[in-house]
Amino acid sequence: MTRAVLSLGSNLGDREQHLRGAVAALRGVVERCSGIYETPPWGDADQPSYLNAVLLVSDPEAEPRDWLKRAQAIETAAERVRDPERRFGPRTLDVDVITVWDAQGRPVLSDDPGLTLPHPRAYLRAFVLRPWLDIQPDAVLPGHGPVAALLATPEVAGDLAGLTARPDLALESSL
Ligand SMILES: Nc1ncnc2c1ncn2[C@@H]1O[C@H](COP(=O)(O)OP(=O)(O)OP(=O)(O)O)[C@@H](O)[C@H]1O
Ligand SMILES: Nc1nc2c(c(=O)[nH]1)N=C(CO)CN2
Repeated sequence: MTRAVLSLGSNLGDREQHLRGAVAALRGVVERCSGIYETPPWGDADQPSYLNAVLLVSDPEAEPRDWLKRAQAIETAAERVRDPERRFGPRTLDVDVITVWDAQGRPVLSDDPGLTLPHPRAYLRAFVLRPWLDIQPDAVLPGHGPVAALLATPEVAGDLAGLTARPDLALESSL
């Protein structure tokens, strides 16, 4: 039994449909969906803005690595193409595993480059942290502290101001 926080992002093609497709693919294991946010590109400025959201998922059968396998299968289904020249470049769909808890509710920690937990850049990303607060107002990013406090750090607070909630879009109806 594991629970996980997954982040979704899309900035190519039908962005909303890509996020909806991810939620539909995870039907049966999604506990909560955040709102959808319009977010400026992070890490590589020369690309369109993203739609981002976060999901809380749980599965009695899933091992931590199963969440990465599911995430990658969902990206592949969205015909994501990797550009080796642009690490943080545009994409139809990105599904990242932000954190995982074991059956006892303890965070799973890993420094394996194939699956690093928690996600090594999550603490810097307003586009992950802000939607996460929607679904877990007391969220804590293991090793980094409360998500609400991370959003107030200088590195993140500037980016937070650039996020726009998109209440006209919602993911629950994809479940
Ligand atoms: N927590 C994690 N979530 C997703 N991928 C991870 C994680 N930890 C390690 N990885 C590895 O990172 C590799 C690159 O993933 P990906 O192409 O999705 O990166 P990216 O989306 O471009 O960058 P970022 O991970 O910073 O969002 C994957 O092959 C995967 O094995
Ligand atoms: N706003 C935003 N920027 C990004 C995103 C994302 O999902 N949202 N994903 C990236 C992949 O590493 C790089 N930059």
